[in-house]
Formats: sequence, C-alpha cells, structure tokens
Amino acid sequence: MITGYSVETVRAAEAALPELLESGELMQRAARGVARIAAGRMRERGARRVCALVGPGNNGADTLFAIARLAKRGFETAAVCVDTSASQVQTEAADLARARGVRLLDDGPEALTAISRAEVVLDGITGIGGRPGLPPFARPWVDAIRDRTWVISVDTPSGQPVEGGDALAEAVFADETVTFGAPKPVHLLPPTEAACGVLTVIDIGLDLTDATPAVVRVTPDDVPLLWPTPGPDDDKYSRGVLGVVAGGEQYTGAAMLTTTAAVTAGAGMVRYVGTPTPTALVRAAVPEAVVGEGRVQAWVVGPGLETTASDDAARAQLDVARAALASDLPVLVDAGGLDLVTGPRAAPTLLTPHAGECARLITRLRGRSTELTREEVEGSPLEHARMLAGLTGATVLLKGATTLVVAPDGPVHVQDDAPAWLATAGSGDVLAGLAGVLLAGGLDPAEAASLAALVHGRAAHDANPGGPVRALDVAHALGATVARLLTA
Ligand SMILES: NC(=O)C1=CN([C@@H]2O[C@H](COP(=O)(O)OP(=O)(O)OC[C@H]3O[C@@H](n4cnc5c(N)ncnc54)[C@H](O)[C@@H]3O)[C@@H](O)[C@H]2O)[C@@H](O)CC1
Ligand SMILES: Nc1ncnc2c1ncn2[C@@H]1O[C@H](COP(=O)(O)OP(=O)(O)O)[C@@H](O)[C@H]1O
Repeated sequence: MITGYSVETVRAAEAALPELLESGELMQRAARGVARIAAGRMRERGARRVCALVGPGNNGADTLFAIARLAKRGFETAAVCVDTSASQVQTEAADLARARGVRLLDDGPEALTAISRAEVVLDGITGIGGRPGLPPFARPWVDAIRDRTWVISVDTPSGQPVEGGDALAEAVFADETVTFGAPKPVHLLPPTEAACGVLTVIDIGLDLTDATPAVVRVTPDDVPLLWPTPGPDDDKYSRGVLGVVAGGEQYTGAAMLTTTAAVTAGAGMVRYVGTPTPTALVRAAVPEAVVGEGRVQAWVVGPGLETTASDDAARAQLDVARAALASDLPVLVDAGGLDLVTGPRAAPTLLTPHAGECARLITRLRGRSTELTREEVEGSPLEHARMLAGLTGATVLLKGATTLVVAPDGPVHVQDDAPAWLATAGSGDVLAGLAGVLLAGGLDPAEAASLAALVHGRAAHDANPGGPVRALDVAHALGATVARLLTA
C-alpha cells in the first residue's frame, strides 16, 4: 500500500524528531538523497551542467546543500537564489555552496543564461511550505528552462498545490521529483501527479506508522491481504451471492459483461434479474449465473439499465432495482442505476459514475438549474467526487484514466493501474461485476472499489499486453489475473 500524508502530518512527524530537526540532520539527509538521485541521472544522461533554483525557505536550503554536494562530485554547478540572507540555514548553505565552487547568482540576465544552459535543473523554489502558484520572482526562472532540460523538483514541483487540486499551467512540471519521508497528496492525486514525473521517496527517518494517511493507493502486494479467498469451510453461499440487476432491451450486452465478470472474479453465486433479451443472452453465455431473484449478500444495480422503459418486463426489473436500493444490503450503483439514487441510504453503498454521470447526478441532487458539465468534473475530479460523496453519504468511485475512490470520511483512494486501452465500451460493466463480488465477499465499499480498480487495470493489461482490449476479454482475464496477484 502506498500512503500519502498531508503537510500537517509530515510537519508533525518532523517535529517529533527535534534533535534531528534542529541539528539540521533531517535537511542533510534530504540533501544527500537529492544529490544522489541527481548525480545518477546526470551520469545516465551524460550531463555536466546543473543549475539550482533556490527559493527563500527550507526547500531552497535543501537544494543549496544538494548542489554543494554535486559541486564536490565535479559537476559544473550554478544556483540562482532569491535571498540567501533570509534565514541562517540559507546563509550557511550558500556559504558552503560558494566554498565548494557553486556559482551563486542573483536575479538577472546571468541567472537566466545559467538556467537556459543547464542540462539538469533542480527546482527548490518552494516545497511543502508553498502556496499554489509560483512566487513572482521565480516566473522568469521557470520560463528560462528549456524543453529538453531535465527538471528534478525537490520535495514538490513548485507552484503546484501540495495538498492536491487543479494542476497549474504556470507552475513547475517536473521530469522527476525527490520527496522526503512520504509522498504528499500532490504526488499521488490527479491531475497534479502528472506534474511530478517519476517519484522517489527518500527515507529521512520520519515515523509515520501511526499517522492517518490523506491518500492511499492499493498495490499488488495488498491483494493477498484483502482478497476474499475461500477456505475449506466455505460454500457458495458463505463466499457471497451477488445479485445483478443490469441490461435491458437496448443495452443487452451490459448484462452479459457484468455477470461474466462477477462469475470469473469468483462470486460464490450470481443471481441475474433482467428483461427477456438480456436474460436469454445471460442464460446462453453465462451458464453459471442463476436467473431470477433470491437471497443475496450484495447487489449491483444499473449497468445498461433503462430507467425510462415502460413495458411490463422493464417495470418489473426496475422494481427489483428499487427494492435493492431500499434494502439493508450493500449495493453498487452504476450507469442507469444512478438515475434511481435519491439520497443517502443506511447500508454500504458504492456509486461508480464516470465524469458525465457524476456531473448529471450532482446536478440533479443539488436541485439547481445550473448544470454541472462533464468537463468541469474532469477538470477537478477530486472536488466533485467529494461533493457527490457528501450529497449521498455513499462511497464514490469516479472512473477515468486515474480512478478516485472517495468515502464520506477517511483517506482518498487513488488507483492508476489501467492501460488507456481500457477506455472502451463495456469495461465499466466489467468493473461493476468485479467490485460487486468484493462487496458480496464482505469488503467495505472503499476497499472493494480500490481493489477492483487495481485488478481491473491489471486484467486489461493481461488480456492483451500493450495492445487494444475488448471488455469481454477483460472479464475473461479476471480469474487468471486474480490468481497471479494472489500467488505472486
Ligand atoms: N524542517 C526541516 O528541517 C526539513 C525541511 N525540509 C524541507 O523544507 C521544506 C519546507 O520548508 P519551508 O517551510 O521553509 O517552506 P518552503 O521552502 O516550501 O517555502 C516557503 C517560503 O516560500 C514562500 N512562498 C510559498 N509559496 C509562495 C507563493 N506561491 N508565492 C510567493 N511566495 C511563496 C513562503 O512565504 C516562504 O517564504 C520542505 O519542502 C523540504 O524541502 C526537509 O529538509 C526535511 C527536513
Ligand atoms: N484513459 C484511460 N486509461 C485507463 N483507464 C481508463 C481510461 N479511461 C477510462 N478508463 C477506465 O475504463 C472504464 C470505463 O468505464 P465506463 O465509462 O463506465 O464504460 P462503459 O459504460 O462503456 O462500461 C473505467 O474503469 C475507467 O476507469
């Protein structure tokens, strides 16, 4: 599991080591880590010239200490500084850098030339003390960086929101970031994760074992710990029966994709409820599924569900969908089922909208005439996933290139496991069946959602490594993918 922490938590962990903090040892550990990574990268790229951009705080001091180490290793070094007399530690760092042969430059044409000539730039303008947006003094510095220059941000890409939020175009976009102690939200959340490039976490000795993370990412190592694996005492009922209300006369395939995924992912049993055409399809293609209502441990309501159809069969299916939502069982609500959501339910609930569905549902639940757009949700996915979780009291899995899972409380889960080939019709139906199995197996909605997103992404890769995938192949791959993750 990868865990990211808020600035407040990281600062508290630093403060819990007063001797290391006050002696400057933490800073030396940070600087040593940056210098090691930067030196390795420079050698790899055959680079000679490195220039540090030094802001007024401790992040700038880290960066000055790091470039002093790079000078000692024989690289051609320069540092562009805003005001090294701002603090004692900056003055010490600047003195050391100067003594080691780093060319210290104030603002001005010479500084901009040094930046544009550098093959590697160390961005130490701001770290966790940074407010969103670049300090005005640093804008010409960042503008002077050439496209082909390798940019290494120290702790955080300067100007990007450290606690996560919209990525700012007028801020640093790094090729890589070297952070200290633990990732911060900026490193793990979309869209700012992309501004961090490759992330390295340097262990500087912070103890975060009892701290509450702000962001969590489930990794393959977690699968054996979380996956509901059957034991000798299990039978099909104890493993969890999943009810699926999906598909209609128009979207027949959704029924098949969701039930196939549920069966392949290892449901004890799948009960399917639908209208005649998808029912015939499920009977033919998924013989393991049992058609009709019965006792279940969790429901999936909505893939391909038509909420406006008015014939008897569609009405009967909708009645089952509404009864599932009114029940005290865990329910995953997807696609058409989202139109049936009217507000909070008491039992565990997982909503799985894509950005368009999220926008539509928020608009309806807020009861305002101003319509939220898909683009607005895509631009600020975390903000809108939180808004929907707040309006419904449910856990929200917001789909996209990165999947966000937001519960009404607790950390944000963020999964980044899928190849872009997974952006194909029907893959959401597969995710619904897979996550439904985990709800029926007893996982809480946030765990079920993030584990499902991980396995879904991996299965998409396994279905056709490096190439296009069809949703049904992803569903068929689930069994082998789960086995591989459980036995790795
Ligand atoms: N406390 C310590 O000993 C350690 C600190 N570390 C480093 O210290 C950094 C945090 O240092 P600081 O708290 O000094 O903060 P920063 O160095 O991140 O930046 C703070 C300074 O930048 C200014 N500033 C921030 N955003 C601005 C904006 N948008 N426009 C204009 N000015 C802006 C602030 O007013 C302040 O002067 C970490 O990121 C890390 O690099 C590490 O060395 C680990 C140990
Ligand atoms: N660019 C992308 N990269 C990786 N995965 C993606 C990307 N875009 C979408 N996905 C994933 O593909 C799936 C699409 O689901 P959805 O939009 O509901 O499709 P459908 O309704 O056709 O089944 C989701 O799991 C989503 O997270």
